[in-house]
Amino acid sequence: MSETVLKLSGIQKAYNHGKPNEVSVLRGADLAIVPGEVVALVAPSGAGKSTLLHIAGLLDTPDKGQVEIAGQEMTRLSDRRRTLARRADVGFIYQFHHLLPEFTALENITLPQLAAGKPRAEAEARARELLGQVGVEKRADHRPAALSGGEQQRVAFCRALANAPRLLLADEPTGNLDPDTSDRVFDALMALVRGTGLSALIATHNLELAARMDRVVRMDHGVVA
Ligand SMILES: Nc1ncnc2c1ncn2[C@@H]1O[C@H](COP(=O)(O)OP(=O)(O)OP(=O)(O)O)[C@@H](O)[C@H]1O
Repeated sequence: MSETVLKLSGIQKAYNHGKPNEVSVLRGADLAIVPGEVVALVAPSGAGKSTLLHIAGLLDTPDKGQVEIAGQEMTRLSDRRRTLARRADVGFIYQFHHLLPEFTALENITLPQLAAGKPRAEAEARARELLGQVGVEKRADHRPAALSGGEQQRVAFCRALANAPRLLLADEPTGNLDPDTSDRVFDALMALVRGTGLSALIATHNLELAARMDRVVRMDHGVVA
């Protein structure tokens, strides 16, 4: 049994290697998140939050350093095994909802479960339960275009949690919403995360939201402080 859900050690990442425009974004970033812990990642624009989240979520690989999820070292896995680990272990939420426009809210949450091999009835029941938890069960049969911005994000949260990941990574999850909506949608996200005991790393510019998480970490000159 591992004591960390996510452990990043000595992560280095540069873009445009060897070119005049080379930019060294991460310079030995370390971060450990324990089960059930919700951590705010705060940094100025361009400091490398998205880069760190992509590496933590196995969407990108570091130039140096280790990424462990639930005690398993991921950087040396084949691309295929890393993709499987990502699908099983990690849920992502972005600033924009990225829901599939031609499918209903319910279908958007059901589809990733079907792809993971779950029977349809079970997948739909879980989708309805998640929609209920974030207060949009009455919108289950609406397509994303017929939902408000806050409702779209709530559905995106449900989709991210549909396959019960160990780790949730969120990049400015309420950054597109007006302040009032942002607060309420953030409450819904926290209730969902707390209800499942999930671990989360949530990048935000909003210091009030950050203060409501268990711990705040900051990025400065390519390291996490
Ligand atoms: N694919 C890429 N190629 C070249 N440079 C990149 C690439 N992706 C990011 N960068 C650069 O790396 C730095 C960090 O980018 P990143 O998106 O991780 O920052 P961020 O902290 O998430 O910023 P924001 O808060 O504005 O989203 C920036 O200077 C950016 O221009």
